[in-house]
Amino acid sequence: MGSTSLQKRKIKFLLLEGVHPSAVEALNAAGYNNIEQHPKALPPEELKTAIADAHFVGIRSRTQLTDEIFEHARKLVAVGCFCIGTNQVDLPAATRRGIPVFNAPFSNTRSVAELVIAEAILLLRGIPAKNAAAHRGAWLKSAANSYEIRGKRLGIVGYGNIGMQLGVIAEGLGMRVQFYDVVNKLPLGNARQLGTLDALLASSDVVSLHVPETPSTANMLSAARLDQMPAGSILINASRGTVVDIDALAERLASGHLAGAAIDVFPVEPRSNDDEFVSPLRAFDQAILTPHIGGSTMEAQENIGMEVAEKLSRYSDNGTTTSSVNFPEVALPEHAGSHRLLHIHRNVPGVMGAINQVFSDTGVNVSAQFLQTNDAIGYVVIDVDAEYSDVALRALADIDATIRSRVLF
Ligand SMILES: NC(=O)C1=CN([C@@H]2O[C@H](COP(=O)(O)OP(=O)(O)OC[C@H]3O[C@@H](n4cnc5c(N)ncnc54)[C@H](O)[C@@H]3O)[C@@H](O)[C@H]2O)C=CC1
Ligand SMILES: O=C(O)CCC(=O)C(=O)O
Repeated sequence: MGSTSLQKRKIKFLLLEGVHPSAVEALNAAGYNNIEQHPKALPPEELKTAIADAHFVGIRSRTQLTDEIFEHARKLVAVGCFCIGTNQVDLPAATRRGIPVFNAPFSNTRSVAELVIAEAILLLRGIPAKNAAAHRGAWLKSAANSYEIRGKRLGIVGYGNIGMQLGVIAEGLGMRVQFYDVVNKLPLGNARQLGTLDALLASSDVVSLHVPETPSTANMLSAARLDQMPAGSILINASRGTVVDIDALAERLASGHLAGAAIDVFPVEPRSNDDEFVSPLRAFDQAILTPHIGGSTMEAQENIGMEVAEKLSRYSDNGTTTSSVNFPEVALPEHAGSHRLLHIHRNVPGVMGAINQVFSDTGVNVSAQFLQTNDAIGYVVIDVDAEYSDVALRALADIDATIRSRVLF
C-alpha cells in the first residue's frame, strides 16, 4: 500500500448524500478511517463548514460544488462523484485549483436501462393511469390504446453507455431501435443512427433521452420538439431535468398529444426525502414520476461505492488519475523506495523547461518521470530519492505557473 504526504489518519473524507457503505469499506481497506458521513446533501452554508477541512469529498447528483464552495475547500485534494453525471460540479473551477474529479461511468448504466424498458412496457399498456384509477376504486378493463412493445420504434437520444445498453435490451424484446447522437456511433445489432433529432422524434413511438446536461442539451425537448413527436407517442427522460421543457410536456399530456411520459429527473429536485416534490406533472396519472432513482439499485450503488472510493484512495496513495473527468490521465506504478513529487501547473509554455532546470540546478536524481497535459493544466509526476524530495518540492512550488505541488512518501 502506498502512503501520502499526510498521515492517513489525518486525511479527512467527507461523504454526502448517503453514499453506499461499500465506499467506507473500500476506504478503510486502503487505510483511511477519518470519514465524515451525511445521509443527505448539505445546504450551502453547512457544506462550506464541513468541507473546510476535508481532503476528499464524495457526492452524488444533489450537491452543487460551485466555485464559491471550492473557495471554502482550501484543503481539498480530489472530488468523487458517486454517479455518472458531473454537471453538479464546476469542473473548470476544480481544474483551476488542481483538483481532479472522478466519477463512476459504468456502474449504474444497466439499472437505468432496465427502468426505461419497464416504463416503456407499462406506458404502452396505459398501466400507470389504470393503476391510479384502480387505487381510487375505478375499473378500467379495456384494450383501447394498449399496445405490445414488440415492433414499436424506440428513438434513443444520446447513444452512449446507457443508450447503447437500452438499445440492445429493447431489440431483444422486438423493438425497432433508432438513435440520434452528435457523434457517429457504431450501431449495435440492427439499430440505425439517424442524422437529425427532428427525424428521430418524428418517427419514434417511444423516445428515451440519455444525454448529459450541457449547454447543447438544455431545453432540447422544447415545445416545438415535443410537437414533432407523433400523436399518441411516449417520452421517457432519465437523463437530466434541464433537457425537457416540463411545462410544455404537461400541456401535451393534457391535450393527449402524448399518451404518456416517464420522468425521473426534474429541473428542480427536492434536496432530501423530507422536502415536497413540486411539479405540474403531478396532475397526470399517465405520467410515471420517479425521484431520480434511475441508477438507484443495490447492485449499482454498491459497485459505485467501491469504484469511486478506489479511485480516490489510489490518487491519494500514488497520484494515479486514470478516468478523471477533468484531469490529464496518468496511470502510475508503485513508487516503493522513492518519494513521488506531484506537480500540477497551468499549461503554459516553458513550464517543463523550468521543471527540468530544478533538477539540473539541485542535482536531484530522477528515477522516473511522467507527464500528461490537457488544454488547461499539466500534471507531472517525478520519483526521486527520499533524501532530496524536500528541496525539490520547494523548488517546484516556486515555479511561476504552479497550481499545487505535493509529495507522496
Ligand atoms: N436518472 C439517473 O439516475 C441517471 C442519470 N444519468 C444521466 O444519463 C446521462 C447519460 O449517461 P451515459 O449514457 O452513461 O453517458 P455517455 O457519456 O456514455 O453518453 C452520452 C451520449 O450523449 C451524446 N450527446 C451529448 N450531447 C448530445 C447532444 N446535444 N445531442 C445528442 N447526443 C448528445 C454523447 O455523444 C454520448 O454518446 C448522464 O450524463 C447522466 O446525466 C446517468 C445515470 C443515472
Ligand atoms: O444516484 C444518484 O444520486 C444520481 C444518479 C445519476 O443521475 C448519475 O449517475 O448521473
